[in-house]
Amino acid sequence: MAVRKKQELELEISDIAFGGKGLAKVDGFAIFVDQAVPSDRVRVRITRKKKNYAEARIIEMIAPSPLRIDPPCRYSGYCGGCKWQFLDYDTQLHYKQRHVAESLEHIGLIEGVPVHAPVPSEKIFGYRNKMEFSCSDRRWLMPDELGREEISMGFAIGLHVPGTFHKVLDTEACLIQPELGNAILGDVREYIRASDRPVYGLRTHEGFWRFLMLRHSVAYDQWMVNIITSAEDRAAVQPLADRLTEKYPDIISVVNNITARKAGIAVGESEIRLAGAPVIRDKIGPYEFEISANSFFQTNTRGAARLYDIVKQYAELTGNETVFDLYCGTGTISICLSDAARDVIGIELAESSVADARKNCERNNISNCRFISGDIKDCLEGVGVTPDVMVIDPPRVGMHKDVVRQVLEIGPERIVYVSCNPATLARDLAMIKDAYQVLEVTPVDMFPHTWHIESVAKLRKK
Ligand SMILES: C[S@@+](CC[C@H](N)C(=O)[O-])C[C@H]1O[C@@H](n2cnc3c(N)ncnc32)[C@H](O)[C@@H]1O
Repeated sequence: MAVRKKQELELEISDIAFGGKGLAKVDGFAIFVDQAVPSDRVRVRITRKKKNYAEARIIEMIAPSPLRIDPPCRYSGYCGGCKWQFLDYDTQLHYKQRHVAESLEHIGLIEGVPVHAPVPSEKIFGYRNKMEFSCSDRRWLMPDELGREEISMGFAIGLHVPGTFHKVLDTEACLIQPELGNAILGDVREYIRASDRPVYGLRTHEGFWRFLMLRHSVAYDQWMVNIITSAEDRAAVQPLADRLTEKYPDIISVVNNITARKAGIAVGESEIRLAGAPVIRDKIGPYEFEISANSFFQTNTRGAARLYDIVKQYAELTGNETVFDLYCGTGTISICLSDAARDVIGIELAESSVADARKNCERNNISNCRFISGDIKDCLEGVGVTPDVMVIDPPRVGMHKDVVRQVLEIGPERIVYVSCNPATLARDLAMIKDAYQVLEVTPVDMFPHTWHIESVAKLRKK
């Protein structure tokens, strides 16, 4: 049967594909269905038709899968934050593990590698230490909000509808941040709505209030509030900072980032401190890290500790090794390995992260880590030291092929590859598998209710 765009079909979902979409086959032709799970019986409309596959969205749920649960969040299915809340957590982990294993087999053509059950997130709600809520002059209405006259369409502060830049829900509460974050969000909403300065229009690029970013320190249960505006106007933002710090003693930092850029990124070209400290501090294991509004820090603090424990275990350090930490960010892995290695050399592109890494070493009295700022493909060969172990934690796109070549030339005894993308993990391991045996892989779940999964692979030189 030929599948056409806009066609309506009744389907039985047989599997979950990469990206978290349900998969159904019609005479062998693949149809990816948004928000569907295996064993759902659904009526769908085809939204996109390509040569080898089509995409569809559900227009009627005929018989829901027994895998479905009632999601605790009212925005589930509409909010881009969590796409899998309607699957119970064990099922999410099952599909994440399978996805890593299948990527290795199908993309990397690497067979027989044990892929362990994922290390679960200690908390599956309230786990995110950083949230970004967008302001908008257009509110995206939930089905139960349609037609209610008391609801103003011209204001929203919240999370985006999946894959959109301009559709913002007026999110009352987000369950993946700690509870106090929702109280703060409520106060900020009330203040902005009553303010005489307009919210930012995501299409017009006019307006003042742009984003609210909240950061939480797990170790000290303290908060940073970062208000992002399109212009500097202290009189408009200071009363909000005063009100928040007076009401919530756990808010120890309020800053105002100012950005005139059109891009929807909550990073300012300048920053004003409105109340308290310019940073918050958090801990991973015994180490303390200073986090400013724009620093990179893993968003699931407890998950990061588990991830780094596995990195340390796979590195098999005895105290005599030189370790390279490639793509080291703010040096968190280097620092967590520092007590078990002779020395650690981190390489990172973002200069501000390297500066943070150096400060974090000082803060923790660590003297055996050093950091090089630059593009790894340009500076790896020039380090002039041969490492015993390389930890490689690249961004989603994986390693540049010049980096792969240099890693093979340097040839450390052991490699620990940390990845947030099973597809590029498999591709990169395939490029080094003639020289390195992949011994085992442990997925670590840092992002419950999403299909994202981190993995740590242990490799030994053949
Ligand atoms: C997944 S993060 C790793 C962060 C760190 N290992 C951690 O656990 O916090 C990837 C890092 O690679 C850096 N990066 C991206 N491309 C790079 C390149 N070509 N050379 C060096 N660093 C790069 C990014 O700035 C980012 O900090």
